[in-house]
Amino acid sequence: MPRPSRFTLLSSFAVALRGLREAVFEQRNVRIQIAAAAVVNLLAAWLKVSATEWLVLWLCIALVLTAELLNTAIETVVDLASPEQHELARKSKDIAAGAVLLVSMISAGIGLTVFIPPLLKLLRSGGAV
Ligand SMILES: Nc1ncnc2c1ncn2[C@@H]1O[C@H](COP(=O)(O)OP(=O)(O)OP(=O)(O)O)[C@@H](O)[C@H]1O
Repeated sequence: MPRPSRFTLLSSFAVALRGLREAVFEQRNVRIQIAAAAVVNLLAAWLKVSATEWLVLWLCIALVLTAELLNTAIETVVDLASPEQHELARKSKDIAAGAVLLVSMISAGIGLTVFIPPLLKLLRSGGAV
């Protein structure tokens, strides 16, 4: 029989927020990605991208941040399970880091595809957005 959870809905929300806060304070890469997301939002607002482009950009931001958080969670569990050097620990961390790299590169490509045409238009028009 499944054990009843000792967490209420509210406390589940609170522990999830605690996890987010710890990731932001303890992981430099998470802070870098939040800064990059802020730049993307400012650029999108300045270039007045379409609603569809906003949705795609937010989806990319969500995917990159989610991948980074999962990578952090995997690293933490690996450090718990294998504080000593181990080939499987290395493999697990490398694959998790690879996932972040993959989604970051695809997102960068999408960002360039969205931003380059309006930036070129801006340059040709002499600065008027
Ligand atoms: N226990 C281990 N056994 C073998 N190799 C390891 C181990 N821990 C880490 N490594 C190797 O070192 C790399 C970096 O691991 P580390 O835990 O320092 O991640 P990190 O550099 O903090 O990652 P991030 O920058 O995403 O936070 C891993 O990708 C892996 O190749």
